[in-house]
Amino acid sequence: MKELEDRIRREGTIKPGNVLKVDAFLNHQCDVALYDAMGRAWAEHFAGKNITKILTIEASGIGIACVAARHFGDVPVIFAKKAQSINLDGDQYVSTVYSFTKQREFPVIVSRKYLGPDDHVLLIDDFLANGKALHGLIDICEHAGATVEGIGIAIEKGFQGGGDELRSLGYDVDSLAVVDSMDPQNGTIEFRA
Ligand SMILES: O=P(O)(O)OC[C@H]1O[C@H](OP(=O)(O)OP(=O)(O)O)[C@H](O)[C@@H]1O
Ligand SMILES: O=c1[nH]c(=O)c2nc[nH]c2[nH]1
Repeated sequence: MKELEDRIRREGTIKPGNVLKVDAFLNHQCDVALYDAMGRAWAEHFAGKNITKILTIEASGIGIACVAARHFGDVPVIFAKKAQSINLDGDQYVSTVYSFTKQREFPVIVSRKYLGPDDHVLLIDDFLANGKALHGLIDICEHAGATVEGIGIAIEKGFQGGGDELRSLGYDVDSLAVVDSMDPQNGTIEFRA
């Protein structure tokens, strides 16, 4: 998606440790018009699929998934929680993910009442790097007996391999910008054609 690639080129910065900082528009300050264009792009890609729920993971996926839902008939958006809370009750699906930016493991929790075997799920997230977050969400869907219809990602860092691994497992991964390489020395970013 050219608009997203242009924003990354203009406003993204490269940090040590393979971190692309895009918090000016994607995952701290939020450009809602850009989110809307991203939702439209995923709706075109996944047209014809009967999506009943969108599933994401806190924190950065939430806003993006909610705006995307407007393009999928306002289906409910569930976000997996990364901590137990007195606000979580009843039976839960639980998995574990290693957080890329926080560099530690978190539980991933979804209440059983919001996901079940009749659901056809679109997974949405802001970043795909090593694929840990998505494997946690896929695990939750497997526990629930739900069908993963596809995966919509804003920025995939292709050189970290998580996206291609998921594609090789048969998942339909639609990443709107795939970074093939980024050089922290001179600030250059190459996108997959
Ligand atoms: O493919 P992966 O290697 O799993 O990396 C991608 C994940 O990393 C980030 O989550 P993180 O927990 O780092 O931050 P967040 O709380 O801002 O969502 C991002 O939001 C994705 O969920
Ligand atoms: O802001 C972010 N930049 C990244 O490079 C990244 N990788 C996973 N999650 C990420 N979040």
